[in-house]
Amino acid sequence: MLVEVQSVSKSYAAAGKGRIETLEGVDLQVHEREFVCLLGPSGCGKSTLLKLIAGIEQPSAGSIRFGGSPVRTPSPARGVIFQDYALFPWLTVRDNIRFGLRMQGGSRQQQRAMTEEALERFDLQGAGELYPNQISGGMRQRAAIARALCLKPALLLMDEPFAALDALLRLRLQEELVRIWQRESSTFVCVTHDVEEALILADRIVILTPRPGSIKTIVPVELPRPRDRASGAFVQLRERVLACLQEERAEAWQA
Ligand SMILES: Nc1ncnc2c1ncn2[C@@H]1O[C@H](COP(=O)(O)OP(=O)(O)OP(=O)(O)O)[C@@H](O)[C@H]1O
Repeated sequence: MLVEVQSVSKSYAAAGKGRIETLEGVDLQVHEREFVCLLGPSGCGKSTLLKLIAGIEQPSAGSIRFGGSPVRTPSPARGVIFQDYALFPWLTVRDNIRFGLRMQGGSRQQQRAMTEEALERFDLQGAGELYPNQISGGMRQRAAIARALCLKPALLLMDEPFAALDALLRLRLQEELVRIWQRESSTFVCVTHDVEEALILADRIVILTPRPGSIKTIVPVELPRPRDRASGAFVQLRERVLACLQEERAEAWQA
């Protein structure tokens, strides 16, 4: 087991309102080489759960283990990509990738070779000397993924990585992300609020309830990859996941 989230709750202090319960009693296990998507209504605590697994935040109750050890701080073994690309705007694409490698140590020659390899592997050869604002959104996101993955993290955590992209590019990058995950034999956990995106990407979709978020259900997606959005099985599963989310919304409105 790579990640074990046990009875995790998280609350935040809210000005004048005591505390906001964000997550309550979350139990989740992520297996090595799995692709898991966290899906749920806005504000249910998806990003919070991701930050807890990353070690950026600490749970108010419960525990999180990674590779058997408690998670207390961020670690290069757990890469994180947020939706705003996580690239330094003042560095070129090549220097952005090299920055992470420099933090990790190793000889200059090694760093240079790994940077060039990452540029090639992620189809960014022509973009090495360009700054993030000089390349397209899709390339920026590929560069962010390249930067995170060249550190060889055992786990890659992504928070709505394609939210800022147009619909067509989003579809292309979803498929590319699946190929990257297959090629890198890594473990990916991705937050999304897009049901189709979760169905294209995930081995399992973890559906959270509205705040305070807890796990409503986990839907295994046992469809062959690359997935066909028009297939009967895909459409059926999409209906099932949507129905589950709508049920949640109806309950939240009645409450
Ligand atoms: N650092 C913080 N301090 C106070 N409250 C916070 C903090 N981080 C998150 N929250 C609150 O916790 C709740 C859950 O936030 P979170 O961003 O985890 O949800 P989410 O499911 O990712 O939402 P979305 O889909 O809209 O991005 C929200 O009500 C948010 O205001």
